[in-house]
Amino acid sequence: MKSIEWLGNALRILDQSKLPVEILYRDAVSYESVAEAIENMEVRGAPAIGAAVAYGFVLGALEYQGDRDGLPSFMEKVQSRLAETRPTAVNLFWALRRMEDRLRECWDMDDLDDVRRVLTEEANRIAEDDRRMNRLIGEVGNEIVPDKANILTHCNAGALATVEYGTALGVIRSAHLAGKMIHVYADETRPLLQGARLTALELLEEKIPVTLITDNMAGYLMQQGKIDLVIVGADRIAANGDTANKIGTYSVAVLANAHGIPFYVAAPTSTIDLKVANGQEIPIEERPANEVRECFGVSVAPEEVKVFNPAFDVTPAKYITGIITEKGMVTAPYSVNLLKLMVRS
Ligand SMILES: CSC[C@H]1O[C@H](OP(=O)(O)O)[C@H](O)[C@@H]1O
Repeated sequence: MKSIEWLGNALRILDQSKLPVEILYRDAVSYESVAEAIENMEVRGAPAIGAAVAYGFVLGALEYQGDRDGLPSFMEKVQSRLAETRPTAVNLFWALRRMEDRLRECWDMDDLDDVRRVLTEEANRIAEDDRRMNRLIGEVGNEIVPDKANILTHCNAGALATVEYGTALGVIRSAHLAGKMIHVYADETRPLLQGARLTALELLEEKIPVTLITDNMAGYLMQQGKIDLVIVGADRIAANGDTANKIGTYSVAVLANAHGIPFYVAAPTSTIDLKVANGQEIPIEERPANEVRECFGVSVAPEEVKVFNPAFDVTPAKYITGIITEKGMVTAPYSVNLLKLMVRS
């Protein structure tokens, strides 16, 4: 299953908010439609969001009907709309910056179609870079996965969260393909159940042994000695290694640390944000209350109850054993080693 697919003049989106009950694709032909798909989490996952906004930017340029001089101000409107969709995943802003840089380099191009071609090529490169990075993350991460390992993962950092293959699930795929007899415990990941709905689906589809658990079972499994390592994805990694990821990741990290279990983050370098010194500076998205009060439209709480619904939390670097990237694995001291990694070609 692909999260998104570029059709040349539209972005085909697999509506993940309907999975696994319904496999529903829709073809977005406007930047507004892509923006809404991100806000509604039809497309979600940091790298997938990055690629989606890149193609949303291209759709904006395709929609533009004015003369060449008016394009820059129109594209500023497109950029602002896409940038306001979700605040935490840095890949969104990393991709937008690449598209804006490309647009600026087209300043001397008179033909709008030439500009559109250049922007499309850049969006395709962003998507291809993600495919390449995820495979490399899988290779690097496979080195730390023992044969017969029981791996806990949280949320969905799989093919559905990226353009292809996944990050945390990319490591799991690579270990499985290397013939290791691994087994995965997938946290269901309340409130939107990305683990139950998406991770379980991906792993079952590839016959990777998986057991679904509720989030509050992770500690018990660790206490019973059933977890050998934890691998999760990331939405933004600060310069000191503090990592924002799906809500509940911090709790898993603290529990893993308490039980002496290695805790790994798998992410492309497009998720590392050296401009953010530490986790306190990472914006945490708060989402609608009904995502907690309801489950697939069924009320699970009184409609008048007050709700707090942060979509992410931050795991301090001290709980992270290693950060697995396409350029290699980074360990503490992260402030030094992340900087070295980012300047490495
Ligand atoms: C490979 S990054 C996946 C990352 O994104 C998820 O968040 P969301 O489903 O809200 O987009 C979650 O934090 C995953 O770890």
